Amino acid sequence: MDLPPPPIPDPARTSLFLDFDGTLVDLAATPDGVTVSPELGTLLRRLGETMPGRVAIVSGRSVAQLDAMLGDHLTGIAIAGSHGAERRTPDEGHVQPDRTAPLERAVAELQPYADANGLIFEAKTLGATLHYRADPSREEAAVAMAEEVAARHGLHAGRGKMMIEVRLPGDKGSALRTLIDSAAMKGTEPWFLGDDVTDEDGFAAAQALGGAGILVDPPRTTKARYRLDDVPAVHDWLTKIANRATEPTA
Ligand SMILES: O=P(O)(O)OC[C@H]1O[C@H](O[C@H]2O[C@H](CO)[C@@H](O)[C@H](O)[C@H]2O)[C@H](O)[C@@H](O)[C@@H]1O
Repeated sequence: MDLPPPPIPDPARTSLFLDFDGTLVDLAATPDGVTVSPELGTLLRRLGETMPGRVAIVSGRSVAQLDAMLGDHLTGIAIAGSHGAERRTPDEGHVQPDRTAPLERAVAELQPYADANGLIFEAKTLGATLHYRADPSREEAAVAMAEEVAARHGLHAGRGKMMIEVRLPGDKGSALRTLIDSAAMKGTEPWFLGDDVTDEDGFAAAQALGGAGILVDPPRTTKARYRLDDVPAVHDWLTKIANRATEPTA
């Protein structure tokens, strides 16, 4: 059964948790291939201004990657990067664990494997990703390799769309539960938007705290309560929230 589209929540009582790839920007063939349109930049700046401290990007990307792609558009917006293993908030600044020796050893094994097997290797602050979007027949072997390396080095292996990552632990539900305690978000309803399996923890956490999860994908089994078709539908919904936030009160 399909899920209904989400209503427009009251921006004064809501915090927004936004996945990046597949939710704010369309998926691309390569990690570096995504496009941040000027319209998305303007929308994020409006949300940061009208809901100060109550908008967060919660992504598998690192904070450094999001900074490189979004730059000044992130003013007033909190970030949970690396699937929640690092965060940057107005309250705390940038909280980030150190890279560990096991992580360095795992990365040193994964990069040559990717190069030798036609995979895109993505180096990240707190992990590394093997991408098989260009050749999905590589999936089974890449997943087996990454899971074995992660287990041997005591790291986390996590799957996403056409990729597997080896990284320090973190999940988007824990990230939401930490961010919602910030001064600006405390007492608000968390709404979490995402397209991938890693977003399911965010949907569950949002709903357990009285908010909602919104799947951005075709209908599938999900913990989310609402669904939007695609990235343009997300931009449209967020624009309506920003408009509501600037409506004169009666
Ligand atoms: O949590 P997210 O913000 O959705 O980040 C999850 C991963 O997104 C990126 O990979 C995905 O997008 C790529 C570009 O569109 C695409 O080529 C790939 O197939 C997708 O899995 C990113 O590269 C990863 O580091 C993120 O963990």
